[in-house]
Amino acid sequence: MEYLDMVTHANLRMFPIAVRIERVAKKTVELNGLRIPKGTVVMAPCYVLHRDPEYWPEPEEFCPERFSKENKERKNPYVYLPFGAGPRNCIGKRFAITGVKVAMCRLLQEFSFRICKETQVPLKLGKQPFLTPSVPMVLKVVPRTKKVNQHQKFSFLFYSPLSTTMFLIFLL
Ligand code: HEM
Repeated sequence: MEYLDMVTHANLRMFPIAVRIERVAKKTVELNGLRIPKGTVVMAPCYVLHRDPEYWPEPEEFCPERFSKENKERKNPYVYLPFGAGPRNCIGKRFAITGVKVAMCRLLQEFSFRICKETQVPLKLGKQPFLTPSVPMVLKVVPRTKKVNQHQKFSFLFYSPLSTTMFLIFLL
């Protein structure tokens, strides 16, 4: 479960559903010489922060070890924001992570997932406000045991980690 947790976070680093989060300045402040007037919408670019080589060496590499217990403790919490930060962060964070892990365990017990000729490689991202693939992600699903032989291939018509989480939870 520890490694699955690391994989889930590595995935959310590379593909954060919310590519940015926003806040409204409650009062006028000055930060590093920059005056931010009251009422200004300030945006934190999660996607960009998650791929900043200053914080994530070789940012295009999918590397779960970045989220090992030791490495996680050394990280600046404000450069990894898949669930936002502060008092208005995602209320469903733990529920979502647990749901994804339970769903992955159940699916991987029964099936292997492989790329096939319909799989878009490399993956291209869409332009929607929430991060999505540009086309539905198609994978070949191979049963691990002979007794399960249906749905050899299906399309991931899910367009966001949130809808995927909810779908998988209902599926189980
Ligand atoms: C992988 C799945 C999910 C991701 C990546 C995600 C991500 C986020 C992000 C980035 C925010 C904005 C946080 C901020 O501005 O600091 C948010 C807010 C929120 N999320 Fe999620 N979320 C997920 C699943 C869920 C689930 C399953 C629920 C409910 C059961 C949920 C409920 C909420 C609510 C209510 C807010 C607004 C919180 C507030 O404004 O105080 N989320 N989520």
